[in-house]
Amino acid sequence: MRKIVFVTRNKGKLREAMDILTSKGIEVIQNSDGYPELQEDELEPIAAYGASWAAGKLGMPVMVDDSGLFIKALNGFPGPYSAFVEEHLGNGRVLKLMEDEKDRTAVFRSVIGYCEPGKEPVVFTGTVEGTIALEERGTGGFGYDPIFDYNGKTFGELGDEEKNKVSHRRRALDKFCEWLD
Ligand SMILES: O=P(O)(O)OP(=O)(O)OP(=O)(O)OC[C@H]1O[C@@H](n2cnc3c(O)ncnc32)[C@H](O)[C@@H]1O
Ligand SMILES: [Mg+2]
Repeated sequence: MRKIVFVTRNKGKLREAMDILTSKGIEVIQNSDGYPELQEDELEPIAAYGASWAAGKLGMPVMVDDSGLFIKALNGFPGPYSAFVEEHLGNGRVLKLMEDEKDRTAVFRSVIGYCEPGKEPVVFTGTVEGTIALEERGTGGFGYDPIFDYNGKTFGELGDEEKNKVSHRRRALDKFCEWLD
């Protein structure tokens, strides 16, 4: 069985990546040392730099997942600042910002960065489009899941199995696995 070290401190991401990759015959091993996250408008360079840095530091092939929620009416906010906003403001404050907005379109993006020591990093992007719910719904998932509505249900209401069929992370990991083969 192929093994991949996933550098993340996010238990939700880890659980989803494990479910998805195990079903493809890949064992996921967590490393929670972290990596420097560049301040960039796009997730791709953040994931590429993180994977490259961690591969050099650990001396083995590694994967990272830099992700975020991009809300159209807020010009893509919180986007690359998603972790900061989730931690310091939370879903309630995001809903407050969206209070008077008619256009509730939002995109979840996941960028998987992969790097082998001494090589260039590669990145794979997955996106899923939805809308920002009017209130938090559901207790499943993590982070922004209770406010991200996908076809009438929030990711918080879907449960891991259903979310993993359609999520941004799923789509990015599918591309990554195709590349690995
Ligand atoms: O250790 P790392 O992997 O960096 O974990 P993190 O939580 O800091 O993750 P990011 O830097 O990629 O920031 C992404 C933010 O978006 C949230 N997020 C990412 N994917 C999500 C998903 O599938 N559902 C809900 N929230 C998500 C996540 O909880 C973070 O607050
Ligand atoms: Mg982070």
